[in-house]
Amino acid sequence: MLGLTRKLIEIRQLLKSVDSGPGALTLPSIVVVGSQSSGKSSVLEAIVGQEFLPKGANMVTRRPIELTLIHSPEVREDYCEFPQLGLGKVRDFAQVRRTLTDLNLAVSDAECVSDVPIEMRVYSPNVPDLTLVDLPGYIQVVTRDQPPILKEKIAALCQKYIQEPNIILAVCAADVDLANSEALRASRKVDPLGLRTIGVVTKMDLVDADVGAGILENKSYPLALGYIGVVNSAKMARGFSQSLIRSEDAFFRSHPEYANSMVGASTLRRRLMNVLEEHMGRNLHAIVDNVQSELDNARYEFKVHYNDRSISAESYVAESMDVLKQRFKQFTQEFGKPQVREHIRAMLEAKLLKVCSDVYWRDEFLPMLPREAADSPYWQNKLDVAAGALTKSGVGKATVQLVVDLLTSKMEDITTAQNWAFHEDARQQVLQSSAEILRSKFHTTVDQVENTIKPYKFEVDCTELEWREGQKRAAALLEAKITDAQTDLQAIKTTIGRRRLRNAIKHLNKADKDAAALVPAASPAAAAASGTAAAAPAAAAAAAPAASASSSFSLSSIFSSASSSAAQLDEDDLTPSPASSRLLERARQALDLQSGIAVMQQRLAAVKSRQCSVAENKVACPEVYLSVVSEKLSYTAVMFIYIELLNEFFFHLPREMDSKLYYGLSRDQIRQFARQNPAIMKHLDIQERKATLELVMEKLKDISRNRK
Ligand SMILES: Nc1nc2c(ncn2[C@@H]2O[C@H](COP(=O)(O)OP(=O)(O)OP(=O)(O)O)[C@@H](O)[C@H]2O)c(=O)[nH]1
Repeated sequence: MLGLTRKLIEIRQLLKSVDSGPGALTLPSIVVVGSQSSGKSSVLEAIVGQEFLPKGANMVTRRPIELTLIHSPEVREDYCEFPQLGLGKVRDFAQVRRTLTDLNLAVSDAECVSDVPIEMRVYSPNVPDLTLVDLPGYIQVVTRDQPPILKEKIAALCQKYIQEPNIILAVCAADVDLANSEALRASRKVDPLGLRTIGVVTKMDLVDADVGAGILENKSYPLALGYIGVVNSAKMARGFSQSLIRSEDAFFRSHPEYANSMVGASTLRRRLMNVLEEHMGRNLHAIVDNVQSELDNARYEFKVHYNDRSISAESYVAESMDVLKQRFKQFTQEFGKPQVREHIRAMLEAKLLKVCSDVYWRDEFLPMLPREAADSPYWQNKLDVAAGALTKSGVGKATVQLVVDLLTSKMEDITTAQNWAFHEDARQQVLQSSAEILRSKFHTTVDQVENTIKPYKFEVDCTELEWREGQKRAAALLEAKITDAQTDLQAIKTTIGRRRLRNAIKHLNKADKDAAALVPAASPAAAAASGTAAAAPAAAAAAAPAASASSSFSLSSIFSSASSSAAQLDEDDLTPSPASSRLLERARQALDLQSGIAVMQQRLAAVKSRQCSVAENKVACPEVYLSVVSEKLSYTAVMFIYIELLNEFFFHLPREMDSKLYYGLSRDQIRQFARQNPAIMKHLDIQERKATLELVMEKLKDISRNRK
């Protein structure tokens, strides 16, 4: 039979990893119960042969300590492990005591005790194979600084542990009447005959030998497994283990009254081993039955839910990486030069429209442009200003930033694919790698783009074909912008109502006129003084009245969305109020849009005219010229962004992902990764549970075979 405990300890460790709930797969342990200061810790330490249990006045045992002793003849120096903490082998038992103290004191004074056990294993050539549970001591009398509930909580915790199939080690002090022993009282309720209760009487040195021998006779409170007397006084032995045993032996030898009693720590150890072994042997059938039924359940679940399909954490990680890489690859194929150019062109065209609006469309002399452009330094200068605004506006930085932003947001998108939402850490790692690559390439790419577009800052030549393409694009751009403005205008009309809008516009026009009457009209001389008229065309003064319609509008509405027009206006009148000021604001936007549309239609006609079909007339056709410039800029920018940034990014990122997230993960990390996905965790759990139970069953069958 010897060795059964050892084998069952192995099985216990296996079962711990699949435990399905309280008591379902419990193997017998020895639970140590006793009143406070009865000497529980001293008994346990005598069994282990090491001082390691927390001691102190402040009720230091607040959680059960599940102590597994593993007889290890090959071990030179005793050591301890805390499987829940992953501290590795702890050889310093003072450190073990500190760890246990910390773990116990982590339970707050308010909570008093916790039933979450501390797991601990001791490996030593001097320990027997045993599994013991140390519990907080029963409280006889609650002191003033202890909450009243504490007594019941401890009793309830002990009650849970003294149930079948555990063996109860009831520790009583020899100098306290057994009739007052809480431990015996509690154990008697669950084990009236004492078939699984061993009495341990401590402090035998504190009573006369005949009294002590009387207690051990097992008469007053008979237990089938009997009583064992021990002496664990620190006063008797300073050192531990052998010296303690020697002094304890000497004590009992010096009192012939104990000749026929079970006494001493060595006897206790042997007794515990035998009792546990026998008890486990008797319980083997029940254990086998329990494991078999759990195994049947696990097999059934595995069949029903997963059709017996096995998975592994490794394959899950590999699949997840493949999904990511696949999506990334698809993105690289879809994000070619034409697509990048589309984005950059859109950005530059938005800029182009803004430049046109700022430089040309607000100009009161704009209607003169087609006629006067040919030999006017004024319009020539404007074209240079407009082209410069486009080419000298940090195109390098803006375009590279645009592509970086696009890539960043695409990576956000890619990394939320399928199961990746479960793997936030890994996702962040991918995003970080991607950001790092982009950051490392950013400045060189910006410099490259800026360098290559430098010539365009001074001169842009174009072929006939390029001009005609520019003309088409400029017309399309204006048409789209006009449509947008018309949609916005329509939205305002719908929100406010045509009649109210008309009234409000009338009101505005009148207010404008009144305001104009108050301000003395700007004389051509004043305009000349301001410098603008210096280069203005000669016909400007004559054209002024005709141009005034367009000069008064602001194009801000065209470059801001009119979506806010959804704001409902509920006031009909125009007396000052927040509602009326909103109404006037919308009316002003409508006016601006109307004027803007008129100007853009005028320009659209010009762009489409015969005059604008040839590059020589570029001064008269700034929209076309700027479109040609912006196309050249975008073409050049894309070429270098592709070479310097995108190619590098597309090449390096998958490799980074592989090295960090695939080859770089330890077994534990792979397991952790897989278990972040609840569905996979469930699948793995049930699969592992089944495999472990099968292994346990094999081991149990082995034990049964050997016992026959
Ligand atoms: N004289 C004598 N003192 C003992 C003996 N065993 C324990 N003691 C002393 O009794 C006191 C309590 O012993 P512990 O082992 O801490 O008792 P405990 O039951 O673990 O106490 P709590 O953890 O407070 O519940 C300590 O001062 C020990 O030195 C013994 O056999 N003889």
